[in-house]
This record gives sequence, C-alpha cells and structure tokens, in this order.
Amino acid sequence: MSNPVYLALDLPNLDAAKALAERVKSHVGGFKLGLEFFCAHGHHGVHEIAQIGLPIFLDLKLHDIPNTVAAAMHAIHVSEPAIVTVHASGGRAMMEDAKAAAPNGTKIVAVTMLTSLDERDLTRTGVDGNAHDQVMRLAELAQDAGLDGVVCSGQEVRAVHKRWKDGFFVVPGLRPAGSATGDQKRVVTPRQARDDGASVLVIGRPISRADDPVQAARDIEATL
Ligand SMILES: O=c1ccn([C@@H]2O[C@H](COP(=O)(O)O)[C@@H](O)[C@H]2O)c(=O)[nH]1
Repeated sequence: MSNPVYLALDLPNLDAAKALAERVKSHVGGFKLGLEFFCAHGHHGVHEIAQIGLPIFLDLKLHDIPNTVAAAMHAIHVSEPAIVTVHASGGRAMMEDAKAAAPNGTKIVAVTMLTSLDERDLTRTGVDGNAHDQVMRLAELAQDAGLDGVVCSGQEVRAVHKRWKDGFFVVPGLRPAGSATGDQKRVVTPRQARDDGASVLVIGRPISRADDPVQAARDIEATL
C-alpha cells in the first residue's frame, strides 16, 4: 500500500519548503500546497515541488460563484495536481462546475467543516446541529454534485465512509499521541484516521516543526 501521508508544506520560504520536501520524500506519499504556499510562490513554486516526484495536492479551498471557481480551476490545469479542494458550502452548482472544469485525473474534494472548528464555532456561524450532522449534510451535497470525495476530520470519516463507499476522503487535523494540537479542534491520531477509512492523511506541523522532521515522518509512518 502506498504511503497515505501528504506533508503540508506550510512554509513562507520556497527554498526551505524544497529542502524539507527533499529530506522527507522517502517517508511521505505526497505534498500538500495550501494558501500560504500558493499565494507566495504560485505556479512556479508548485512546479518546483512537483519536480521532487511525488503527487501534489493543491489545497486552495476554492469558494466563489460557479463561473469564478470554474475559471480558477481552468487556470490550474498547468500544474496537473492530483487533488484540489473547493468548499462544499459554495453549493451544488459551484461544485458541479468545478468538477467539470478540472483537469482529467485530478480529484476534486470538498471541505465540509474545517478541523479548526468545533460545535460552538458552528453555532456562531448560524448553523444548528452538531459537527457530525454538518459534515454528513455537506458530504451528501458533494456526492450529489459528482465530486470525488470530501475533507473532514478523523472524528467523522468513519461515518462518511459508511455512506459513501467509493468516496475519497482527505483527513487533516491529525496529531500523533501527545503532540500539541495548536489551532486544531477536531483531532485524531494518523492511525485512527487510517483505520476509519481516510484515503489521505494531511500532516503539517507535527513533521515540519519537529526538531527532526525525518524522524517525525518515520515515526508516523511506523504507526500506520
Ligand atoms: O479542515 C481542514 C482543511 C485543511 N486543513 C489544512 O491541513 C493542514 C494541517 O496542518 P497541521 O500543521 O497538521 O495542523 C494545513 O495546511 C491546513 O490548511 C486543515 O487543517 N483542516
């Protein structure tokens, strides 16, 4: 089985990101490039990391009117990413148009409820109900829109997987036992997420901010 860990390269410096990616490449399955990276380094930065030879996950979390999201999706064809994110709360038409505009072979997955949010946050955004219900509702919408899968926390992935057998599930908010959670609120261990049906395990700071990132990546790999 290939390594399901995608390292989040949330670093402002391209040379530092490239150096980290080179160091850990034998112990992860791909690289996740998000807003911080893309805003700073654009397609050039994506190309530089892609040169290392592992799949690229562009975590842009697109969220706008359908026409704008489809145009943005066309603009990223040049990078041929393996995975791209949109926000499920952008609605069904937005997700349908995003999928239609995506490169062939790129998986489009929808963010349901950010792992940095808990139920109090949900209430404050005007949404009634718990995290489980919110994730299930948006996962169903994403499935109806023809997407490949969703982003959810490890606390919901088992339930989503049960309802969407052939879905593709991206799980961030992962922390090895005993490590700092930081701003993440709905957290599980990488092993728990994998056992519950995650397709991709997104891990950033537990590796990138470790004293020894290679050892941290190896330690996580050994638990899977
Ligand atoms: O719900 C979400 C969606 C995306 N992310 C992204 O994953 C990584 C997690 O980084 P850590 O350092 O392991 O916390 C980060 O790039 C987020 O933008 C998420 O955390 N939650």
